[in-house]
Parts: sequence; C-alpha cells; structure tokens
Amino acid sequence: MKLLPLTPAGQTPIRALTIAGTDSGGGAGIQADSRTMAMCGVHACVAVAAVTVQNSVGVSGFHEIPPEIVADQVRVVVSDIGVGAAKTGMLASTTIIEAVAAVAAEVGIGRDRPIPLVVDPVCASMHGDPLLHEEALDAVRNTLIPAATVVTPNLDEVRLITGIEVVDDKSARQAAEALHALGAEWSIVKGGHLRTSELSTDLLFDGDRFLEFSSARIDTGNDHGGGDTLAAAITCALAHGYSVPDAVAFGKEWVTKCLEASYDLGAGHGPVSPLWRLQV
Ligand SMILES: Nc1ncnc2c1ncn2[C@@H]1O[C@H](COP(=O)(O)OP(=O)(O)O)[C@@H](O)[C@H]1O
Ligand SMILES: Cc1ncc(COP(=O)(O)OP(=O)(O)O)c(N)n1
Repeated sequence: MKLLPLTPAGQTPIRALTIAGTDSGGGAGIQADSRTMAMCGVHACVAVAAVTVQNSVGVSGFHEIPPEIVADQVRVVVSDIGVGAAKTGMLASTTIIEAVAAVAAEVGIGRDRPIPLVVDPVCASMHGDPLLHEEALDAVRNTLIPAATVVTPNLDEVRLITGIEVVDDKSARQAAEALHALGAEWSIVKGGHLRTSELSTDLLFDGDRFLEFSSARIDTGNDHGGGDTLAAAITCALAHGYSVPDAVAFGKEWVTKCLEASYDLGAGHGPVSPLWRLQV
C-alpha cells in the first residue's frame, strides 16, 4: 500500500488529536489511535475523556473525566501544538459530548472549520459492554454528528443512532443518507459486521454520491480496535491534507493490513495490529 509521507528526522511531524477513552488492554481507544498515528508518522496528541477497565474479554467499568478537563486538554493542545485533524471516540456522556462540541467550535475543529473532525460514535465494545450512557444518544445525534466532517459508525451504532437495521446494500444506503441528514458532511457505514458477504465493504456518502471501499473478508476473531484504527488512519490522512474519499481509501487499506497482522492476546479477542510496519 502507499503510505503517508514521513517527516525527516529532527523535523516536526504532522500532528493529529484524538479525544477518546483509554483501553487498559491496549487494543482499542486512545491506545489504538496513538499506535496508528505513530505508525503513520503522525504525532498523536490525546485528550482523555474516560478511563476504561478493559481486557480482551470485556469492559468491567469506566471512569469519566470531568467535562471541563476534557475541553481544557483540547484547548491547550490546539493553541500551542496545533493539529491538522482531530478524531473523537468514546465520549461516555452527554456532558462530555457537549463540552467537546463547544470547545471544537471555539478552536476551529469540525465540519466547515479549518480542522477536520472524524467522529467515531462509540456506543459499546464488541462484547456488548456499554461505553456511552444510553441517554447520551440524543447528544450524539443532535450535537456531535452535526460537527462531523466524517462520521464512522459500525452497524450496531447505525441501528442505535438511526433505527435502521443494515442487512444489505439498500439498507446501508438508507443508513448513510440518514446519518448525512443528521448533519455530518460525509457519512460512512462500515460493513465489518455484515457477515453475509465475502467482502467487507464500507460505504461513503456526501449527500450526492455513494463511494464503496471493499476488501476481501479476513477470517479472524482478533478484530478488537478495528473501528478506532480505521478512523485514526482517516484522521492522519486528513491531517496531511487528503480529500475525504482519498483519506477513507487510505484508512481502509491501513485497517486491512492491521487485520491481516492481528494477533492472539488474552482469552478473548486480540487486537488489530498497526505494528505490521515493524514486523518481519
Ligand atoms: N473480517 C474483516 N475482514 C476485512 N475487513 C474487515 C473485517 N472486519 C472489519 N473490517 C473492516 O474494519 C473496519 C472496522 O469495521 P467494523 O468491524 O465494522 O467496525 P468496529 O470495529 O467499529 O465494530 C472497516 O473498514 C471494516 O470494513
Ligand atoms: C476505550 C474504548 N474505545 C473504543 C472501543 C471500541 O473500539 P472499536 O475499534 O470501535 O471496536 P471494538 O474493538 O469494540 O469492536 C473500546 N473497546 N474501548
């Protein structure tokens, strides 16, 4: 695959910001985002929104960071370090979502603003453990998604946010339209969970055209962190100034390489691995 341009040693690399939750198991959340950003040659800045107690078999609890501390992390990073793009992941609650949306508007992050924003509307882990309070879905719909340059839900998140059960191409297109109607500039409906196809296809929509990004379906149970990794890679490409379709094409190739390199870890689902770039 064609990689993003690297920065010569000693020169300041492109920066990107992730606003998300930590994963103590190291496979998803801020850990997945930071690893992908580093492996893409991008300096990762982080605003921690929640700390999860998590391993390969599930999430047994989480602690929310006070909303003003989340917002302050964003503010100090953007004003001093500067970032080319930002991403949100687990935001846990309505008050954190509102604080993130407000600070994003203040510092110029989001659709129609200088710094593009990838919104991964994380609601639950792959084991079904909640990562967002149910009452916060309204804030996801009405406050977070309207700030998105790109929104990247998986099929469970699509159902919770839009009420649409994606079972085929037609319902995937309806869901992409519904997400766009909520205010995202571009919507992606990820096909990783549509196991009826031999391909894993992500559908991208901008209110006018549908674009499809497909790969052969990889036979692995080690897919923890796949959604974060895709969204982080898209964020890196946007930070480099790629168009949204080119950034998604890059992200899809990147996550496919990471799925191919995924490994066993613990008793449950192992992680996708951006470490493929370092492996022999
Ligand atoms: N088995 C698979 N083979 C190939 N690509 C996959 C597979 N599972 C997921 N993907 C890809 O990984 C990314 C994450 O998708 P998905 O699993 O749907 O999201 P999430 O990790 O948020 O649940 C998407 O680009 C999707 O197409
Ligand atoms: C802290 C944290 N954030 C996000 C997730 C979910 O990760 P994601 O890549 O969307 O997908 P799964 O690995 O859960 O399928 C998480 N588990 N923890």
